[in-house]
Amino acid sequence: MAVYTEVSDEDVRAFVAQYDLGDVVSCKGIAEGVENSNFLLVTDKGPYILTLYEKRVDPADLPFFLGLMDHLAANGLTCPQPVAGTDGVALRSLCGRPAVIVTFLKGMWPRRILADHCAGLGEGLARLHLAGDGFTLTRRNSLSVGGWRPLFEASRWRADEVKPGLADALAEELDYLEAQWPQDLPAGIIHADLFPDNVFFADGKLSGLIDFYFACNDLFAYDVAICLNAWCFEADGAFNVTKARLLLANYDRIRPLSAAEREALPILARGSAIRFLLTRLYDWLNTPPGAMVKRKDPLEYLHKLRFHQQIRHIADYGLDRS
Ligand SMILES: Nc1ncnc2c1ncn2[C@@H]1O[C@H](COP(=O)(O)OP(=O)(O)O)[C@@H](O)[C@H]1O
Ligand SMILES: N[C@@H](CCOP(=O)(O)O)C(=O)O
Repeated sequence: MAVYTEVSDEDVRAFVAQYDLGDVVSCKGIAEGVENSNFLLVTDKGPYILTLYEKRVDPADLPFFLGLMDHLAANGLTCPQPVAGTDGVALRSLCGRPAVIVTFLKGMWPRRILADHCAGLGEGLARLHLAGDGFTLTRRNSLSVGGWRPLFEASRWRADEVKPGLADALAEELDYLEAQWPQDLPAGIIHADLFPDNVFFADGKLSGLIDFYFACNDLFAYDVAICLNAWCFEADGAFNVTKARLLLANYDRIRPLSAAEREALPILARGSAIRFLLTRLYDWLNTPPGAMVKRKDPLEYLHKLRFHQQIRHIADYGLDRS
């Protein structure tokens, strides 16, 4: 459930009156999501998404996120677009929170991931990377290698409550990643959280991408590694090399991966695994009992980390060296 801030009917009506959207027909909280409060807002002009940004989003980053969605849409990517009020302003305030209305995307995210979804994802991710070219604002990735140590330290003393030995295993992995992390790979705008719940499909084809609130400037191949982890493991923990091959081949068809990017994939996948392991671990240990958010299992990502630690050849991801 992700509605952290309740909004009254009167507040919604007064808010929507600042736009050229007609009257409010309905406004319902959306149960999915983790970070922000989202509402399906229907007005005389159709459906929209009303988002109130919660505590993990830094208001200073909002011009980057909103500008990026405009930039990507202008460059051919289907993604939500911020709607401006009659005064030309998109970013406003509602119930004490920064708030925007964005356009509604058709489609559904896949509850059961098929190999074809991974093919569509690979192409969509590459198109996103190309569409980000020329965006003038920048945002550092606070959840890349430099951000993992402080995140780890915040949970270290309680990590073994989740699994005995976890703190030592994470400390060892961090030492390795900090020493070996690649620096000189192609970089640009990445999504950084392109999990299945952020990718919409309609009639079997990718129809749009949402949730750009972790987007930043970082290595393109790191975004590929995040998708490998999020899309190519089965519920029983098995790595599905067919899905990986389709993801990588369809990415490569649109934006060819260099030999250096291919070689770096195992370490990037390890980094991606520790990144999601650490945020999940923090949430696991710090979400108050009874909070209306479904906690995600950190150990799912320990399993993925272990898998990538064993990779010796990129062919194990279904990919050639060049
Ligand atoms: N532009 C949109 N069009 C259609 N549905 C959306 C849109 N944005 C969000 N949603 C719905 O809201 C849910 C949560 O949105 P998301 O951005 O992932 O939230 P959070 O940032 O809190 O994780 C999505 O799974 C989707 O169902
Ligand atoms: N994808 C992250 C959590 C962030 O959730 P989202 O709803 O904002 O995509 C994870 O799985 O840990």
